[in-house]
Amino acid sequence: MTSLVGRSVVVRVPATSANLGPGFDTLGLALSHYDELIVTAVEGTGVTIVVTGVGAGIVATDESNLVIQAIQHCFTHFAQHLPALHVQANNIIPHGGGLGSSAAAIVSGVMAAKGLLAGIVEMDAATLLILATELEGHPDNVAPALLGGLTIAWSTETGPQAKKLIVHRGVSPLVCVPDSQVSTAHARSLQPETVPYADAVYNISRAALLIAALAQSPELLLEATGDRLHQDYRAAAMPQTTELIRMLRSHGHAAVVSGAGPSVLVLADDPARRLEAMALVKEHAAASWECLLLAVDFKGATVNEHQVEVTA
Ligand SMILES: Nc1ncnc2c1ncn2[C@@H]1O[C@H](COP(=O)(O)OP(=O)(O)OP(=O)(O)O)[C@@H](O)[C@H]1O
Ligand SMILES: N[C@@H](CCO)C(=O)O
Repeated sequence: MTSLVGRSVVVRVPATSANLGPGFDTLGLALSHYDELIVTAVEGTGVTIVVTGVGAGIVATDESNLVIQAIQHCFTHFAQHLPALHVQANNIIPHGGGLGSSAAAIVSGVMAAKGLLAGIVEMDAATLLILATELEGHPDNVAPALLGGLTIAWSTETGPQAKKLIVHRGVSPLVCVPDSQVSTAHARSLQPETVPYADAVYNISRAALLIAALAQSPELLLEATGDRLHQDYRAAAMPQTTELIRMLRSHGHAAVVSGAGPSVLVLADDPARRLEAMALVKEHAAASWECLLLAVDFKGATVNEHQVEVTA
């Protein structure tokens, strides 16, 4: 068996915003805001994890860490022995904020496994999506985190699939992050078992229109981001988010809950309109919001060999 000791990889994974209004559990967008991870196979046993930035002192630093679980999941899938690991995680994606932090952690682990096992096991794009979705539960964040751009994800009997699309260059995302969290598990518990037929039809029409708006007609974004399948059911868990979206939409801005919230995503149709939206947030919103002017990430997650520094 090939020893992995000494192999070291650096992984970069974008934040993602899922749902985009009508595309519940289906649409996702990769954003230029990245967690970075260095994973090194070392002598000995177990894992050591150093976290800086978001989650430092909070997330687990043993085998129960989500990144480690994802690496272990891949090694188990390919019947490979997991070596002792040293992990350095530098995080900026907020946790429980609706920007795909759990998907980023899982994709970080899956990409690290791909890099560590290079030349031993080849992990293609379809396999990466399957392994990551098995841990995340739904593919709408892991697909754009892996592929970049705008993704349409769907599930089949053989597993998740995704189609990547290029976004019109006028589309200018603004993300407003509050100083609060909503766990995805809690948000999902607020969803009803069934929805009215008319609401399903409403979302189908808006989701279809949203693909056209994001790819070629950004002027349709306000109309195309309407939703009746999830945001209202979850509103009580994030009243400030609901209020900010109502205010921005009343001024003509395509604002939606980012993922399971509580962050707000504004899909402006050009950079000037995005600044108008940010000014409204600063001037009128009751709560304090961190405003992130982001680009669409077109590359998705990357993994590269990490050159370990040798000291004399
Ligand atoms: N980099 C990380 N390292 C370890 N654990 C993480 C990391 N990022 C997220 N997590 C775990 O995932 C949890 C957040 O996941 P959750 O699905 O609730 O929200 P989210 O992914 O930030 O938002 P959304 O799914 O709505 O986009 C954190 O509380 C933490 O337990
Ligand atoms: N589609 C998911 C995204 C958050 O993980 C949800 O809204 O629950």
